[in-house]
Amino acid sequence: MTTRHMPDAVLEILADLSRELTPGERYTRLLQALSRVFPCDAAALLQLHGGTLQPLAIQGLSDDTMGRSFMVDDHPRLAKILLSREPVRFMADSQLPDPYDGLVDSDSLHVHDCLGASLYIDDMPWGLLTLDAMRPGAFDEIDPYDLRTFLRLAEATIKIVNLIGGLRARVEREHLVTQAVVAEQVQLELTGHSKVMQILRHEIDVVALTDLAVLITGETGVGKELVARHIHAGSSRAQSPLVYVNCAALPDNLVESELFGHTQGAFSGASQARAGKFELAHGGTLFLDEVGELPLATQPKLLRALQNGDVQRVGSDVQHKVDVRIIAATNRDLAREVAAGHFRADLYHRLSVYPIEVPPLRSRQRDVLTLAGHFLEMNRRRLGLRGIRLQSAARDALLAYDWPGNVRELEHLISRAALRARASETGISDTRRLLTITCDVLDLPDSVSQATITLPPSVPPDTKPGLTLRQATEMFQKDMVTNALRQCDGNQSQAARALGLDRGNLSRLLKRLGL
Ligand SMILES: Nc1ncnc2c1ncn2[C@@H]1O[C@H](COP(=O)(O)OP(=O)(O)OP(=O)(O)O)[C@@H](O)[C@H]1O
Repeated sequence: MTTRHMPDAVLEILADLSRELTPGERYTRLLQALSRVFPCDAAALLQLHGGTLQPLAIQGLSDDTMGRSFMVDDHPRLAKILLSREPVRFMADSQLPDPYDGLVDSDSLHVHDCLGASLYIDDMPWGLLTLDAMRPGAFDEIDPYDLRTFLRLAEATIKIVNLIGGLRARVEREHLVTQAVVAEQVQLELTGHSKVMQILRHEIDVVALTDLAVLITGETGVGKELVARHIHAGSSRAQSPLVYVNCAALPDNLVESELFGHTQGAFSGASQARAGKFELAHGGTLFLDEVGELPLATQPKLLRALQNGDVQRVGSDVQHKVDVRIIAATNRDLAREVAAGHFRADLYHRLSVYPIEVPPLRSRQRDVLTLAGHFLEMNRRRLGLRGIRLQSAARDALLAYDWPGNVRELEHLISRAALRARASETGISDTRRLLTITCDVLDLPDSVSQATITLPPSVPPDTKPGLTLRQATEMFQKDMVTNALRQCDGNQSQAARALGLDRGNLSRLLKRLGL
């Protein structure tokens, strides 16, 4: 009996199976080994998606091959390889057109020997491997046993990639669930006893039990996100992830891939395939915050996903079914946006099956002190204090204020006041401290400063000599934006309104100015 020797390249693939590599690295190393074991001028690994084959790794083919996809119906050679469980060879005189004609990096125009083999994972066709040579009869000497061995190794490599991908997705989903649970424990208290809050709680309870799409509207900082978290927590999906997307913070060119995912090589920078938020939210809830900022171009795709539950990764022809409940929020008047042609009417109706409006703080004055108490208690715990209370004049001041920034403004104001109060009392150990919040530490903006809050900076920018117009303009923009943000406590939605900009435009401007 003769003993066969494994080529080194095959041993390397076996070693790779237990190494930590990205899918792209695994596939490239597989092809490198392939072209060492079976000398060839070009090789490719293609994955089947519906009726299309997409290259995942290439050797000796022009780079743009990665961006192409090959419809099986248009390429009889590829169809023949796919249909056969045995390797298929195409000699120089084959009448079937070669899918790689013109793509092989070689001076010769035509491939003279071609070999292809289908790959099966769990008994299902997964894709294929191809080898091309310029020399006629180049593959005559290939030993069928070596080829079979290699193909089984290729299938094992693909299986490993799938298993790792599945595990990663599970870990990511579990992480999202954990985050959601932690967020619920820390922040899921919807404080307030006013009539409007009671009605809001009732609405949350009613809609949580259904799978209806909910559109939450209300001014900035009123608690829209908190309401969304309550709806999810009260629903049958509570044990699955609540996936958050801020539509205003997504750059226009990435919105689609963030929502729907992308395939490897779908665009420059897409070095690995990635699941979109829809897929991550499968079984759970997708919260589309600031949905009014979604670019018009992306709206039809979102509509299709909502209508059929079908999502398609960027760069792929395959549709995935997802089971996702949608909750959206906006501080815009979406009906008006529809009338102005900025938002699609059909999408608006899909999103607002059950509209919920969160009232501004000024219409639930009764809640101001309850909320202040809630935030004082949070700060007491965070700062490790024995107690913290409001002086009665400070209480009156809180009630008299108009709260343009709503609950978020109140929350930040109390946190700042607690810190100031602590700083003013030195020499007492933290555990014994009983702090009093006075009007002084509260430092509530008075009505005059409220009226001026949206004014642009009074000081003109420093127009240093030697600055170009562009540099001077940028300096001026930086000044205005920084001032607006400072005056709005860092709240971007409010600052955008003060500057007369869309929230999305402000996000982009901040990025451009490097702020
Ligand atoms: N009723 C409430 N009880 C306790 N905390 C609240 C309540 N409403 C809002 N908050 C708190 O106020 C802050 C702002 O709330 P949230 O982010 O939900 O507002 P939003 O309306 O989604 O804001 P934006 O319009 O900027 O997206 C959060 O820290 C939230 O926990």
